[in-house]
Amino acid sequence: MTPLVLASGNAGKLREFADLLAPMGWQVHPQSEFAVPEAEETGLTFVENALIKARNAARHTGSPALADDSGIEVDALKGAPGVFSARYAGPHATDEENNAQLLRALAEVPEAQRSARYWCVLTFLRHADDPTPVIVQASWEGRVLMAPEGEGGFGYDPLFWVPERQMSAAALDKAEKNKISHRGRASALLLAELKTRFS
Ligand SMILES: O=P(O)(O)OP(=O)(O)OP(=O)(O)OC[C@H]1O[C@@H](n2cnc3c(O)ncnc32)[C@H](O)[C@@H]1O
Ligand SMILES: [Mg+2]
Repeated sequence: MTPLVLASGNAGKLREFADLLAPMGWQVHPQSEFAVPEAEETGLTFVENALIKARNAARHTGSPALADDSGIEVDALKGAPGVFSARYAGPHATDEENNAQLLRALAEVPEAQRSARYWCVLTFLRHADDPTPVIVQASWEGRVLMAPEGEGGFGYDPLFWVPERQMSAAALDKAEKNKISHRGRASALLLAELKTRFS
């Protein structure tokens, strides 16, 4: 069976994909197993960065690759941090530092104006020079909390209020998050598209 390389170094994403991609029936391997060097995310859009990451992994392994570029878009910050979500507090920022930075940026913003959404773009390349990649995207609406809540998830989840469940994304159990999240919905679109195109 051809292995599929998952072009991500984010442990939280990799945990979620282990469940989300199970129905695909492929052997999925994180790029760390092949010592793929990290790609420089120079794009100004999630789509560009996801393509850069998938292409980099496919090039280094000779296998099909899947990448996820994602982030949080906050209306009161004119869409920031957006594609810079992982680097909001600096080039090697931790989740905690990024969360603290987001709370500082929104310090004067009242609850009603803290609307935000996660975005997830997934790109699948059969090989590094694939001219027709599969590209899907999905979002997840919510609001930025005033303080962190919940122990699960990763990244901005402790600050992301999920109105449809009345709790933070970090308080959701992982199956529930995968059902309704940006990554969960993008993965469902990806699986459907892969089925249409390649089976
Ligand atoms: O590029 P890779 O290696 O996949 O790992 P990364 O962490 O750098 O990933 P991105 O460049 O796509 O940046 C995504 C940012 O958005 C955050 N993010 C994305 N999806 C999230 C989710 O489901 N929950 C919480 N934060 C999320 C995440 O913590 C990062 O700060
Ligand atoms: Mg990244």
